[in-house]
Amino acid sequence: MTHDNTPAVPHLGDIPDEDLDQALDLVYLAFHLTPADKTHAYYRQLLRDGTRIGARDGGRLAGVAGAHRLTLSVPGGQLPCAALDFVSVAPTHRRRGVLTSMIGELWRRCAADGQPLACLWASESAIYGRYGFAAATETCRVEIDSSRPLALRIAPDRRPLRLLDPAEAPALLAARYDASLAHRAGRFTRDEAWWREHVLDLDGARGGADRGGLGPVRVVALGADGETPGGYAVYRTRPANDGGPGAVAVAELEAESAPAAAALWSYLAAIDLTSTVRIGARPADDPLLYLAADRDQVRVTGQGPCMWLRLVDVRAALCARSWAAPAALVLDLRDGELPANAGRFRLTATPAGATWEPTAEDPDLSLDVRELSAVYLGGTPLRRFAHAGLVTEHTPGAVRRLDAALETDWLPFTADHD
Ligand SMILES: CC(=O)SCCNC(=O)CCNC(=O)[C@H](O)C(C)(C)COP(=O)(O)OP(=O)(O)OC[C@H]1O[C@@H](n2cnc3c(N)ncnc32)[C@H](O)[C@@H]1OP(=O)(O)O
Repeated sequence: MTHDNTPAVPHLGDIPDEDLDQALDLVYLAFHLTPADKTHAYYRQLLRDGTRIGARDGGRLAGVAGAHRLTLSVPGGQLPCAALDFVSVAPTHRRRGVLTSMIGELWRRCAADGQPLACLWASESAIYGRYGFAAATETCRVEIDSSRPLALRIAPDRRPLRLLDPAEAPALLAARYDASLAHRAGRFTRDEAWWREHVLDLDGARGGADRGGLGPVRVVALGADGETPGGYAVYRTRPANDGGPGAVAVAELEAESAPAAAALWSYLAAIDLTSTVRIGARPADDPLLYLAADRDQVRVTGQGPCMWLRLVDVRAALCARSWAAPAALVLDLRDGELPANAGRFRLTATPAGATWEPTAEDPDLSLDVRELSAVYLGGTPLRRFAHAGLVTEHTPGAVRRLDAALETDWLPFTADHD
């Protein structure tokens, strides 16, 4: 440990309403932010509505952590999840264990609130692994060269496309988004406020219209008025200027089928006076990448970790997900943070469900909760960690059997990040 001689700040507690502005001042200090009034109001509401943890030194806040109370799709179901956010420690108090003590408090709150999972988006990848978090979903940045017609290998859905009033979009799009939760793990359920503020940024509190010279949010849906859209896209456009060509920036696209997706991508790539379509976050198995007749026209311009996940209550998490194949294995699990998770357990998984019981039997596999968190949603297979020397296979074939049980048809993915 490289902490100062000064003792750690031990006074952990709630952040009452009257200290929300002080807490956010600390967040702005730590993140070097100067938000507009409406953005401050948006953050204030987000912090107020979730779990709020403060670390005090002599009455003043020296550390802040918030956690949104969300519901995350997992393979075959949904689970409550604490989405950690606003994590900030005063520059005068850094590296004294303030974050570590706030994370300890988060585990207590998760247990009290019945949240078997915690997740976050990491500002720096080096921070959260020590607490058992691991990157559980990957995201790709994709760019379509739309200076020429988008060439696709399948025929698009021929139903009509219509532009929606963004204010009415949440009610019309929710059913299509909700349907995606059943096959894509790693997605959050959304209420009306989340749609309005977080996805559509209707009040501009997240800086939507001002970001990179982009115009107002647009929503296009596939299918006739009165029917659940076969798909939709949320996007903004930017006119050509000295800085570059006209562009379409896609925030989200959901489709019920490959032809529905093809219709929406073709629409976005054909918007006049633009010659590029940029998509900030797509899953690595996005059908678009396979639909393109010319992969030079649809390029992955970046790829990296997206959501970090932590199994807080391993038993509850494992027993809530579905399993693609039967597996009966003894796992020796390390968890330096949450001892209730640690030890030898027999995992008995079948497509009908799973049990996780303590055992004295010899283990088939030894691993850390960090690796179990990484593979839980069906993203990275466990064998990658075994190849890296992070999982020990005592029984030949045990990694392959667990991978077969964890597998999902679709990679986990979420676009709900800042
Ligand atoms: C989900 C989110 O909100 S992500 C946002 C995280 N916040 C930020 O990036 C804002 C700016 N940074 C900060 O506020 C602080 O530096 C924090 C929150 C990252 C760390 O808070 P601290 O109280 O200094 O962390 P703490 O002292 O508990 O450190 C615990 C361990 O993490 C390590 N650590 C902390 N920050 C970092 C970092 N940025 N990179 C690498 N290691 C780090 C420490 O060295 C320490 O390791 P050790 O136990 O082996 O000595």
